[in-house]
Amino acid sequence: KPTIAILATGGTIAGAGTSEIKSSYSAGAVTVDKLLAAVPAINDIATVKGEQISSIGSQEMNNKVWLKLAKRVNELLAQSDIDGVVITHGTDTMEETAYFLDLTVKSKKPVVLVGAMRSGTSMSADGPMNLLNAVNVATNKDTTGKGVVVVMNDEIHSAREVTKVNTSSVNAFASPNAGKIGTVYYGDVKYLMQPTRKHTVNSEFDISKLEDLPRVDILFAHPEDTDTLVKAAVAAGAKGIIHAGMGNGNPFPTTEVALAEAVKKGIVVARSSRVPTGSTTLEGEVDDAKLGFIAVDSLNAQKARVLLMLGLTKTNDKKALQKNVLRVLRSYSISLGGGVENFTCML
Ligand SMILES: NC(=O)C[C@H](N)C(=O)O
Repeated sequence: KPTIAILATGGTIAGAGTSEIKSSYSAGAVTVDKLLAAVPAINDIATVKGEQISSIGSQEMNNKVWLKLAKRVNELLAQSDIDGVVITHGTDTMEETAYFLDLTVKSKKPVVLVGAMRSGTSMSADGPMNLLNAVNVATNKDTTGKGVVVVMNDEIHSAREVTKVNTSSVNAFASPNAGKIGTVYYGDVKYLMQPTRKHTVNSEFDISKLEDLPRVDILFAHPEDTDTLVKAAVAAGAKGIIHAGMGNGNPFPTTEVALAEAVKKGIVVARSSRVPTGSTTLEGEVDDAKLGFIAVDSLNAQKARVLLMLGLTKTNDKKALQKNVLRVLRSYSISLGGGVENFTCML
């Protein structure tokens, strides 16, 4: 039997409430041992070793837990007696943690994130089946080399593409630009597609010595937007700003001026979109070359933030920051293949 490390971080999958027919509960209330004890069928397919990393709702996710988790996953996967890792996680920020690990884990072994939309004390709780499915995905040889994956509601999604698309339904995850990469039905794993973007062993980010990550803020565009939040981000010491613009990443004119000012101060401004599908491309209606902005391809704003935070760890030289980060991010897209070579953008 393969050996799978189960790292628990909290979330609704570890949540408990007082009524099985009410929506209120506390996230992260149940320990990893109790989570595993609720699904004894797991022991038929794997030897599992549980570890508690944190006990938080994933809306509390932060740099400290991300770094602790990534370092521990790297440590475990370097051991010859560990075949894969399953991470139980809240669903609110699961996509960001999955992408962070996709860019920082240095192993081809399976890394699977799993959560639940109904707490363990709820009627028809989805956590136990999701967990059983996640362990099956982690023990499946076809998961090797696919990068970090998310298992929810009988579906397997790649970390770069997956996003939360529903606030309350058990069918809360989708990969709007690419589709799910596989299915897992009562533990039966079937892959449909292979992720092609850079991930895990091919990613060049090294977090092994990091204690924190650079600050990157997300600003959400709208008609009558002002320069206030851009100025607040600059004053708060943001090293990067992700602008979730209208349409193809368009800022309101006042905001565009403020963002261009921020670039002059050495802050990296990346244009994303508030639109849930499609890519934000360079040189649409915005003169990126003149204003010094970069564009994030098909990453949503929250994932672009993760990538820019990691991109900014590549240099400490404030003056060279913009130039170097642009170079780092450009080198990513150039080596991607798959028709995106000409973008000057992030992967
Ligand atoms: N379904 C969930 O897990 C939601 C919860 N707020 C969390 O992200 O931890």
